[in-house]
Amino acid sequence: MSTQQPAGPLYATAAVDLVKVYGTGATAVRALDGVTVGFTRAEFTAIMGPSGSGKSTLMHCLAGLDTATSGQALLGGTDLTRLADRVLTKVRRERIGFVFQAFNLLPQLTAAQNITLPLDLAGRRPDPELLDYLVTALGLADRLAHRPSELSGGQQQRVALARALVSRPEVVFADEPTGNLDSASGAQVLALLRDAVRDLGQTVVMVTHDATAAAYADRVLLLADGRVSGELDRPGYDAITHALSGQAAAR
Ligand SMILES: Nc1ncnc2c1ncn2[C@@H]1O[C@H](COP(=O)(O)OP(=O)(O)OP(=O)(O)O)[C@@H](O)[C@H]1O
Repeated sequence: MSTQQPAGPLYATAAVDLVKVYGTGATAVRALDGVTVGFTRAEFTAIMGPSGSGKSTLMHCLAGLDTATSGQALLGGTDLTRLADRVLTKVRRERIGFVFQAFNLLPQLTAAQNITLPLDLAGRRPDPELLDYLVTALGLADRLAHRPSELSGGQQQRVALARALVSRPEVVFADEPTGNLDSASGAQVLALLRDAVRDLGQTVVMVTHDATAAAYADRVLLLADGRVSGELDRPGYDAITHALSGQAAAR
C-alpha cells in the first residue's frame, strides 16, 4: 500500500483524489475529502479511524457499492466511477468478494449452495481444489448440507468467507467481519483472511475498529475527517492502539 501514485498494475484497487459529499447545501457532509491511496496486490490492509472518518464510505466507493462525487475508484485498470449500473453490478459480482458484519447468506440455500452462489450466477464452476482447501481450513466439511439457521454465527461467517474467496476475486472487501463473533470465531476468520493473502495471493481490504483484528493485517491505513492521516507497516497491537490514541488526542 502506498499513498503515492496509486495507478498502475501493482495495485489491485486504488482511490485517486476521491471525494464523496452526502447531501447538499448547509447539511452537506464531505465524507471523503480527496483520498489518494493504492492497495498492493496480495496484501492485507486494515482501514481504521474514528467513527465518521469515512472508512465505510471509502470501502463502498472502491467496491462500487456507492458512487463518488469526484475522483477515481480503480479496480485494476477499471474506473468504477465511469461504469453504468448494469456493468457495475457484473463487475461487483465477478471481480469483487464481500464479507460483511451481517453474514448475508440466503436462508433457503445450504452452506455449500451459498458458497458457490456467486460462481453459479456467473456461470462458472468452482475450482475443486480451492473449494476443498477453504472448506477444510474453515472447518465446514461437516456443515455443508446445513442451512444458515442451523449454523452458529461463527460458522455462518466462515461460509460467507468461503463464498468471498472461492471465486478468487481481485479484491475481498471486509467490513467489520468479526463484529458479531466471539473472539475464538473472530480469530479463525482473521487467520483465514491472512492465510488467503499469504498462500493464495488474495488482496484483502478490511474496515475495523478492533486493534486485535487490524494486527492480522500487513498494513493499517488511518483515516481522519475524510482524509488519509497515516499508515502503519506491519504494526502489532500496541503500535495500532498507540496510533489510534494519538489520533484521538489530536482531535
Ligand atoms: N448515506 C449517508 N447520508 C449522509 N451522510 C452520510 C451517509 N453515509 C455516511 N454519511 C456521513 O459521512 C461521514 C463518514 O461516514 P462513514 O460511515 O464512512 O464513516 P466510518 O468511518 O465508516 O464511521 P463508523 O466507524 O462509525 O462506521 C459521516 O459523517 C457520516 O455521518
